[in-house]
Amino acid sequence: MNKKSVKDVELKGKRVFCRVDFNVPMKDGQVTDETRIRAAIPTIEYLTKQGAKVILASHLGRPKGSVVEELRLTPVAKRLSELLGKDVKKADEAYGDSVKAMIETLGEGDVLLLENVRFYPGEEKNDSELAKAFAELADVYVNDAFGAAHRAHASTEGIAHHLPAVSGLLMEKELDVLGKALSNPERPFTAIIGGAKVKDKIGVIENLLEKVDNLIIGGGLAYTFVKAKGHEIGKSLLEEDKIDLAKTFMQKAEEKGVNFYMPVDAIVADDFSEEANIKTVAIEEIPADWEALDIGPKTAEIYSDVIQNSKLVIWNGPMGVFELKKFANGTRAVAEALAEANDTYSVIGGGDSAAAVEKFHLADRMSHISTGGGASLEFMEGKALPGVVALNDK
Ligand SMILES: Nc1ncnc2c1ncn2[C@@H]1O[C@H](COP(=O)(O)OP(=O)(O)O)[C@@H](O)[C@H]1O
Ligand SMILES: O=C(OP(=O)(O)O)[C@H](O)COP(=O)(O)O
Ligand SMILES: [Mg+2]
Repeated sequence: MNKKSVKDVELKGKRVFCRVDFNVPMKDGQVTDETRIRAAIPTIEYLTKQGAKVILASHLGRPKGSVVEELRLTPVAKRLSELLGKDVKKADEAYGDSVKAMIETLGEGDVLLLENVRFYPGEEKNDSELAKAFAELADVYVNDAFGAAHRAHASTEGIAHHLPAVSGLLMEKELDVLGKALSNPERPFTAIIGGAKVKDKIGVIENLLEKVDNLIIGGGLAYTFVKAKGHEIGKSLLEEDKIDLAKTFMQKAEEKGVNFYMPVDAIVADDFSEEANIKTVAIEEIPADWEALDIGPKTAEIYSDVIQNSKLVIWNGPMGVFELKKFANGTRAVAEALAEANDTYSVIGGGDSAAAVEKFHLADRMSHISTGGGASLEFMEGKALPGVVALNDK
């Protein structure tokens, strides 16, 4: 990588603003998957061992610029403290005088976690005043938040223009591993895209069609395509204004000779809950008042076959609402197919996809688990990641 890293700067006694991606799955105030916290530890420990005063910043969820009590980072600070085996201080804000006062008390090797940076409207707008307010807290900026590197926000991009700005060890490793897998991809090369961030992720398909041999669509993303085919999708997830785009992509896949797979059956539910009534239906037969919350067994079998016959698979986004037992089978089947495909290089990306693979105890059977979902997709498309571009060149 042509960007400076933590290894290229003097850190002793320095206040270091380190952006991490602690956007972890939570339930009832508890962290339910700590993959992203563990992934940031090498950088945090490197900084503390060098004698830096470590100021960590992250977003959690999408509070849209105001304080949402359930999205405070307090439970994350607690878990991080246990994993690091040392006290982690927690601020209730992300900048300003109260935070500066806390930073004054930090000794070399101490760690402070700031409050959710998305509690401030300036964060996602990449507001330069907020970026300066973050920069005032520190002497050096480190970006280790690969999972948020596709966002040009105040704490991922703006701040880098006001301080010496370098990458963390996770950021460096992610770019290196993904770069190697994609530079000369082994074929057949398959991308699997699912999950719930339809608006964010549907756009990547255009560029992916130039690169992959097989494109598999699942999860909440699938139903905009099912709708584009002219079928009823009931209450399933839909991005109304992306239907035409979905049609274009299906046409383009055909022109390019890319095999395009979408669900042939689905598990539908009359409620988004574990208590829901469910049934398996053909994809053309989703009942009007029901919601498709997982791919069906026939789809899972087809997808597993494609995986078995691929040499490189990049997977981002669960096939269904795997957090609920009734809707976990599709995601589990895909994860198992990847685990069993010994000749296949498998890259799983995304906070929730990584959590799913961890939940099924299959994480160590994957070639690489990336902390970035949207970020790894944009990287794979060949897009520059703003959080990386803003760092200092070597
Ligand atoms: N059919 C579906 N309907 C609604 N939500 C879904 C569906 N399939 C998957 N999901 C949800 O998608 C979420 C993850 O989406 P996303 O954040 O895009 O993935 P990742 O974090 O892996 O990048 C999960 O919480 C899961 O419950
Ligand atoms: O969880 C994340 O992405 P992912 O769901 O694609 O893995 C990142 O933290 C980015 O979050 P955002 O999509 O709300 O900007
Ligand atoms: Mg996610």
